[in-house]
Amino acid sequence: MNSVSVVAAVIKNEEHEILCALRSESMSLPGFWEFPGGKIRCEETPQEALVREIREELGCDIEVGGFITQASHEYPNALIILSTYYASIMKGEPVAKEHEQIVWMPLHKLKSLAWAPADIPTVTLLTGGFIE
Ligand SMILES: Nc1nc2c([nH]c(=O)n2[C@H]2C[C@H](O)[C@@H](COP(=O)(O)OP(=O)(O)OP(=O)(O)O)O2)c(=O)[nH]1
Repeated sequence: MNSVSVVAAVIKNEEHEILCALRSESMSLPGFWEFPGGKIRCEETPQEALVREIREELGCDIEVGGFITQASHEYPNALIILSTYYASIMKGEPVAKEHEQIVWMPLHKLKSLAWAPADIPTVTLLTGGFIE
């Protein structure tokens, strides 16, 4: 099985809400929520990939902060290795260019969404109070 390295951003606003993105019918895993991001190209660092993906998907510029966690999940067609990082918006307002919708969610409501399986460890860490 091929393994794919993916990077995703936990973007917080001033109200401490987190930006959550719903995968659309034209994407794999439609109907699942994720942290925005995408596949890391071979010439990129995870941080560079994240800046590029967020520009493409949300049309805004971010600054990448600290690493949160890495989790692997075996989907039917690939092993996804997902690394998550904190990020803040430096320029622009996020707009759903590829996703079905994006929402700002308070931490205590994150668990009410149907997350892509690889995202569950990040959601657990964020909502367990281990990292703020
Ligand atoms: N971006 C992102 N992908 C995730 C997350 N969790 C998770 O399982 N995935 C999976 C879904 C996809 O199988 C894969 C990422 O693919 P993608 O379609 O978002 O990446 P991409 O934009 O670079 O892909 P492509 O369409 O250009 O090939 O990782 C997540 O939180 N964020």
